[in-house]
Amino acid sequence: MGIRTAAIIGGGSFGTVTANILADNNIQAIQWLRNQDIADSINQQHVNEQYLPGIALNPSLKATTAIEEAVVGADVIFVSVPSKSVRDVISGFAHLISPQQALVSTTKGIEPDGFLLMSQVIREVFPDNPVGVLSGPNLAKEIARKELAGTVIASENSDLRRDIQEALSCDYFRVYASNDVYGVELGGALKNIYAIVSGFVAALGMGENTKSMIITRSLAEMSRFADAMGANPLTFLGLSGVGDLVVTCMSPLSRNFRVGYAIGQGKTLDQAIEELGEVAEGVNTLRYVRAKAEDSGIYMPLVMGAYECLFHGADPGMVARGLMTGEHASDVEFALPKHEI
Ligand SMILES: NC(=O)c1ccc[n+]([C@@H]2O[C@H](COP(=O)([O-])OP(=O)(O)OC[C@H]3O[C@@H](n4cnc5c(N)ncnc54)[C@H](O)[C@@H]3O)[C@@H](O)[C@H]2O)c1
Ligand SMILES: O=P(O)(O)OC[C@H](O)CO
Repeated sequence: MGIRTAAIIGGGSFGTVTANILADNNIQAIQWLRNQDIADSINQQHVNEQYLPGIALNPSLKATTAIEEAVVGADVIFVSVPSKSVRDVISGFAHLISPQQALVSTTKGIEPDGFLLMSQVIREVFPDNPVGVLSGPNLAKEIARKELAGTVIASENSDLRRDIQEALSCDYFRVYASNDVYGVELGGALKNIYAIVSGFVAALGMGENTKSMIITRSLAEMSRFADAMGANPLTFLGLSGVGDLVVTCMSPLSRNFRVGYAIGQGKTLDQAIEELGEVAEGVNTLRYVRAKAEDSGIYMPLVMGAYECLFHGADPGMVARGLMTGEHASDVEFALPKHEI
């Protein structure tokens, strides 16, 4: 049937960029946000100066602070608020939604109670609706400049996968599909932790070999965690895994990288978060993954080291150095038969 109308929940950088692509693709897109001044400036000046300064938005994109104006009758609702607000925000409009309306999360985080990913939270609130996840190497500020990027739509619903591919694909944005919702979403949440570690390494002026080792061992650690959680670590070889890990670990545009960089420079976590002024999901994700790894006995030296630096003031240099003395692990352990490693 295709998507003709879309609501985008959240007025931040990724919500705005998603809404703008939809508007560019002639979909009637309405963005819901809380701040009336930002809504007015999207409607009148066609800019979101707080989150995407200097970017001209499509004039057909509308913004509203009235949730019913956005969600009632929308073919698809993109959820793009920070993970700690997702359940409250979606529960607030659940009474306005009918079962054929689809919901797609772009939020890369974890709800601590039950260790739920965002599509699982959405599924609890909307048990009868089509649900999907959009995740990939998607720095909003680059996409806003229409630099080429790819992403993944993951859903068990093949109609929704196809509809989202059609709705978001354009000459600067390519949408691949997956039916491994959990694997795609878990990769997007976990990589934020390792972007923080990569920020330490960059701030400390460590070498290119060190950076490469950190990224590759991050993938090994993420895969070990995925395996223990019953997920398929092979999904991490795609854009939502390796792709997003690499961009977030290498780019100063990444907020998680910037938090790590600030801590590597000797700032406190509070200072780093205050300077950022935007969400860095990896901070809370680190808390929850570290607790899960401890409870489940999963070997995650980078997570444990990063946790000590963020929350107990340990030396950020020791996270990379810790790899040199840690328990010996295999290189690509999830792909090898267990008896060989
Ligand atoms: N920015 C990116 O490059 C990017 C790319 C892909 C995915 N994401 C993910 O998208 C999610 C949102 O990120 P973002 O970059 O848009 O964040 P952001 O910090 O730019 O903006 C978050 C927005 O959510 C709003 N918000 C927060 N709590 C709210 C609440 N309770 N009710 C209503 N609005 C609320 C804020 O006011 C703000 O407008 C995150 O999980 C992030 O990991 C971001
Ligand atoms: O700015 P970050 O660190 O939240 O990363 C943004 C996106 O997740 C990159 O794909």
